[in-house]
Amino acid sequence: MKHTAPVPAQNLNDQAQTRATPMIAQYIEIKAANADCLLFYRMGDFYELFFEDAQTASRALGIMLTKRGKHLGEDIPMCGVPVERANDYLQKLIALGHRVAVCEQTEDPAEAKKRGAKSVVRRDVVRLVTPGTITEDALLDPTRHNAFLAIARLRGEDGRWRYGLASVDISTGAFTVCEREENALGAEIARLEPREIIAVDALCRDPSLAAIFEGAGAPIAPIGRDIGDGADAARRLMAFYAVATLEGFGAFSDCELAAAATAILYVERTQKGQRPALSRPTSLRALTALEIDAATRANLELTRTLSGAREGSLLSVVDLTVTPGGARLLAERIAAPLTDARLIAARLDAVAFFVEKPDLRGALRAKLARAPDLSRALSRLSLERGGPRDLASVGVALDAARDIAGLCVQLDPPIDIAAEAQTLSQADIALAGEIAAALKDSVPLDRRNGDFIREGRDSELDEARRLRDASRKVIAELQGRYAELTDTKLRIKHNNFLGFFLEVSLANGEKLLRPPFDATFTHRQTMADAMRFSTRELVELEAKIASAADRALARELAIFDALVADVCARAEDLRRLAEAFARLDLYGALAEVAEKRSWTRPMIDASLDFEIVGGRHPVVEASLQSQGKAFAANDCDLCGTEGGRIAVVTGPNMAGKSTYLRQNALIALLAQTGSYVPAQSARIGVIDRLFSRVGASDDLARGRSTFMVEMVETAAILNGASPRSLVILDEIGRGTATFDGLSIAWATIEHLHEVNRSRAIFATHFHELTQLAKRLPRLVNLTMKVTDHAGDVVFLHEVIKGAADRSYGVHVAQLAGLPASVVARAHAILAELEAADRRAPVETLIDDLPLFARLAEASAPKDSLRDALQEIDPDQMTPREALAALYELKKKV
Ligand SMILES: Nc1ncnc2c1ncn2[C@@H]1O[C@H](COP(=O)(O)OP(=O)(O)OP(=O)(O)O)[C@@H](O)[C@H]1O
Repeated sequence: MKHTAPVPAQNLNDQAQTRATPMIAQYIEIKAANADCLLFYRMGDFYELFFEDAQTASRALGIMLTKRGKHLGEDIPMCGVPVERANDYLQKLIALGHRVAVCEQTEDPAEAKKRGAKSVVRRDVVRLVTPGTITEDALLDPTRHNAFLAIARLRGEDGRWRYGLASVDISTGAFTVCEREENALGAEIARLEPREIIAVDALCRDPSLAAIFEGAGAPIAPIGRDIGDGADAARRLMAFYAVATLEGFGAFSDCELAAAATAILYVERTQKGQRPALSRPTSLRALTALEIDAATRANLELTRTLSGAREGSLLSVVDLTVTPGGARLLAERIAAPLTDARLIAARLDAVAFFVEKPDLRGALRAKLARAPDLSRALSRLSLERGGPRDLASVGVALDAARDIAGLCVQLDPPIDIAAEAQTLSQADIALAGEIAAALKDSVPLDRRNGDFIREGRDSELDEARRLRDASRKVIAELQGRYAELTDTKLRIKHNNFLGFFLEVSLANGEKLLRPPFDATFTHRQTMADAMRFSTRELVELEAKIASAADRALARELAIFDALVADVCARAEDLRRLAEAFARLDLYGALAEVAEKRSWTRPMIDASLDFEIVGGRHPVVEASLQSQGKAFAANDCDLCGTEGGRIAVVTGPNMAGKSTYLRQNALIALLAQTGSYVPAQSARIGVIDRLFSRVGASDDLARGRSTFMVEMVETAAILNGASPRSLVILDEIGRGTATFDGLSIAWATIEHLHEVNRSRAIFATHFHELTQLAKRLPRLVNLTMKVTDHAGDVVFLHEVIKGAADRSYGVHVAQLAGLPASVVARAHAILAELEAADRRAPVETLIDDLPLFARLAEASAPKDSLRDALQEIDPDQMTPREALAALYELKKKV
């Protein structure tokens, strides 16, 4: 959790008015109101930071710390960043988890002067820049959503806490809400990957949630007060959307409403009166997603590898999208695969359409690749942060929409694609025309300096520009005239301080100071090697140019604002276009992957089957392919009656067990995302939860050892998996003593088989576990094929039925370069241990141990006290006997 250290503002505040300079007093007051942010205080062309903020920022940004004046007898530390480059610095600070309050001058310094020589220019915070609320392209990753998450908590009727989660991406306008119980909170936060979490103080500080918040890896921003009751929350939403009722928004639970209102509060607080074009909140209840807990999500490296990189994740292999919106949608869908077979089939139909029509797909992708990031441009425009390029983007997108709609309807598309085409065909071409007629072909990013409106669009603008340019020409002519007149070398230059001026050498300057030239030329400045003069003509021209330029800029901005208002009035329609682009891009990209990597369409049904033929690991295969190596495809059949099968995979180290486990989980996940899968064929009964326990890593930050992490994750699986779940377990129990580990692994398999009945794959080095197949009917033993030719071991990566006879661990150790003496010694010890094992094999255990079910009954706690009480018949006892019985009972306790 990162909080910006506050300036000692509170204690300074009282004395501020009397002792501080007026400017520092103003600073302290504004800082006190934004204590949890670094304050960027605008002074001319710089944002300055003072006191502790200056120290923090100079360290974080590597910029020089200086000082400015004194406060209470101490130097005031200061550092500054130029306004022009503020975005670069903001990016760094945001990435470090800081929040920044941007404080601008809200009046002209000349106005302030009118109030008195010592009065300070009015300033106000116009925006809080925080990790979860940024909108600038320079600060954003185009392929990732950038959402903040507001969490609210209410007690349900059953007395249990319910959590409302509202995820808002201001940069695209996406707004979703959902409700979860505490045990699903971590998984949901992991799915949403927020850049910032917002909640009331009490929730942020709740120790029972500390681990969840820490696991989220996003800074937490506490908001001081509660959002109020349901009516308050509803009122806040209605006010934001300017509606009189929420009826049209769909049904929300109280929790969802509270979370949504908290999110709106945060938007208002950070955007300071600017209203982003947020879509209406949608509840995710209707769309049930495959549950994947945070550990599984991380272990399977869905959107990021365990080390945090995108490269090497499932997403990096699947993502062939050509638009940022498509890339964001793909990441979102991979993070939340569906559980409704019909919806999955509809998505697959759309992908199939583009698989079957490669020409259309190519044409579509070429057009999409040129379409701009409409949602982000739109959001900046709605926040008055947009520039001419954002406006141009809207025009280009509108044109592209019609084109793409035309492409799609040609060839009898499936329902989903037809719907997208219908949306796109309604693009407002008139608006596109207006934008194209107004903007130059090439426009600047920023509107500040003008020069983006086409000539001929506005006569007043053209006139002002003509005047400005004509005066500039006159100045160029003046230079020649003055040079001739004085017979000296001179140049006309411009700066903000003097405006236009003449510059001559010192010697020539002396000449101009004397008659007759001093009547025309007024001395302004003497430099080390030059003198500067102005003339009446220059001053007049300066004023003319400035006023013409001002007028031109004002006209340009007025035209821009009018167009932006038109765009914002159509924000809803434009957002729908952006979403249609993203979905079409997604389907096209998934079709591209399917063809490029020879993936097939999976069959998803309501059964509890799981049958993969020729499955491959998408990421390992891609990496082997790039090295010119082939991936060995493998089948996986977990279909069973009265529960799923458990495949126990044994085999040497490095033979491909982990790869096999993960590939089957990833195939299931891709299938339910609505993607083709890396297999010859795949038939999967919809999976409701995906559990995994793969790869062990310490979680020292949370005070858990490797083994503890492993056990916590295993406990979650055994307590939560159902026959609809898919469970992937890799080497349970390896982090402890052999017998403890074996016993835990053994009991875990029995529990999965008897109680959870899930489809499961279990990789292990405990070969003893293969004996369980004798007793558990739905357990199959699989092993990795190895050829051992004259001591030369070759891993074929092929999964076959059966059990491995040995681990080849010592062999792998040798490959890894352990000293020969250690390898030889290990061989000798291994031979001894194997001989001992043959004398007392674990197989005998299988016959001696009672069955799991009977064991469960037998292990119910005995209650001798209850038995003794049962035997007592008070009606038949004398008082003395009763007293004796009481003593007896007490003794038993
Ligand atoms: N089906 C396959 N086809 C080709 N190469 C494979 C295949 N499966 C795995 N490999 C290669 O073998 C390497 C080791 O695989 P993996 O990590 O799955 O082995 P493992 O049996 O789990 O090993 P350990 O028991 O040591 O954890 C992989 O990095 C990959 O390069």
